[in-house]
Order: sequence, then C-alpha cells, then structure tokens
Amino acid sequence: MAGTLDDAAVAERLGGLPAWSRDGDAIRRRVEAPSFMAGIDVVADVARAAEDADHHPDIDIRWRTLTFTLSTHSAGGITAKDFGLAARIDEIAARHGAG
Ligand SMILES: C[C@H](O)[C@H](O)[C@H]1CNC2=NC(N)=NC(=O)C2=N1
Repeated sequence: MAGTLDDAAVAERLGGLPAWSRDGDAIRRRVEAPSFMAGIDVVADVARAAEDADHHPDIDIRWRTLTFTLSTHSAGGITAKDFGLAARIDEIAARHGAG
C-alpha cells in the first residue's frame, strides 16, 4: 500500500530505535514508568504529541507498564509517521524517568 515501508526499511529504522520491535504490521515498545501516575503523565504527553501529529497509538496501561503500538491504519502498514511518533514517545518517556 502507498506509503508503507518495506521490510528492509522497517528493519533499518528499527536499528535507530532499540526499544522498539516489529510485530507484523505494527511496531511496539514497552515503557516502565517510576509510578502509576508517572505512567499516566507519559500517556497524557503522548496523547498531545499524537494529536499534534494527527497520528494515534494504541496504548495499553497496566499499573506502571505502558505498551505503545504504532501502525498506520489508513495505509495498511508501517510508515514514516509511525517512526516519527516512536521517536517522540522515546523522548517523552525519558523526560518522565521511564525506560
Ligand atoms: C483523518 C485522520 O487524519 C486519520 O483518521 C488519521 C488519524 N490517526 C491515525 N492514527 C493511526 N495510527 N493511523 C491512521 O491511519 C490514522 N489516521
């Protein structure tokens, strides 16, 4: 589908984002926050970044563990937009002391 990255391009970009891995038509990372509320703050900042980018992750919250899953539904796969938001999520997690 137009805009989707091929397997080699996905693998190359994942090389620059070591916390992320591929799962089919999506990329995913887990974030461990220092506390439940710190995790919620991460989610709130990611939500703002997602709105700015008009690109929205799936988010799973389990106490201090957050899982972010990114895929471009309109394109039917992984695009540069997913990697752009992944980099933002890494910055936000680091700012909140989450890893
Ligand atoms: C109209 C709007 O741009 C689209 O619905 C956007 C919104 N956020 C989105 N987020 C994601 N992850 N995939 C999309 O295809 C998508 N589409």
